[in-house]
Amino acid sequence: MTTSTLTRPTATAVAVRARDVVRTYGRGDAAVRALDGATVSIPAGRFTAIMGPSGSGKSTLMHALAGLDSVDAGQILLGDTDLTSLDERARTLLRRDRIGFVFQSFNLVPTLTARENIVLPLTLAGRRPDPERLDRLVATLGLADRLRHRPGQLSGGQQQRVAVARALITRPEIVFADEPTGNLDSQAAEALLGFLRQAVDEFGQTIVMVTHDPHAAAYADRVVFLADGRIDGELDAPTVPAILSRMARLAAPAASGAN
Ligand SMILES: Nc1ncnc2c1ncn2[C@@H]1O[C@H](COP(=O)(O)OP(=O)(O)OP(=O)(O)O)[C@@H](O)[C@H]1O
Repeated sequence: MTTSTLTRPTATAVAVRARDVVRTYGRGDAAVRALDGATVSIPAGRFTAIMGPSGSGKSTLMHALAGLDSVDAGQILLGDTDLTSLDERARTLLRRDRIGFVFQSFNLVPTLTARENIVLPLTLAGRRPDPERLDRLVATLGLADRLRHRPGQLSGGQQQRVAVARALITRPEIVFADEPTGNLDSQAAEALLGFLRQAVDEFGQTIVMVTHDPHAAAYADRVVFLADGRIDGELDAPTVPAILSRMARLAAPAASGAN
């Protein structure tokens, strides 16, 4: 037994699942079926990447799984909670209490210091940070000497690490990251992906990341591929060559024979 208070969920536990989810944008001739019967299970305590061609529905799926958007049909289950049965206000509370987010554009509050940004989700919920958790996150992310700085005084990589600390501070059931390395140079991107990996391995965090980048996806335990609004396969223990080969097949389905 370790002294850690964090227990790793069993491999079979599911953090969130989508069942036959349909999401259509627009109406009539202009209607786009962004999700067309998407069914997927995201395991708890693992790092899952979502990939697929542009327009395949990755962002729409992530927004649906995170309760950021409603769906037209199907079910989204976060643990035992059916998000599709909740109204907007209940979904907002659920996001605040149970979900963390990291966006490509960092989304930090420019007038607050790094520390204030990190603890903001707790402040908004009227809670105080657990000092041990805060110290550990700040040390792990290399932000100890940047806590009094405002976002404008930080590099892109540092800003995104603040955003990761903010996403993790509440011990959310699941963290959704939408192209988190999209605005970072390759060195800062590698560092950030290393921290996400560490959050899964050391904190038992569940992370779902949408990305276009096979190198980023290779940090995940599993890649889920989307094509035309449906799940088109999964890859465990992904490597860059294996991801590239799957993506090439998704991009040119008519040219590839079966298998
Ligand atoms: N608000 C919207 N109104 C109309 N159509 C939309 C809207 N959002 C997305 N779509 C359409 O739904 C489909 C799926 O979009 P989505 O953004 O989920 O794809 P994606 O895989 O994340 O794409 P990308 O990799 O280019 O970001 C696309 O055809 C897109 O044009």
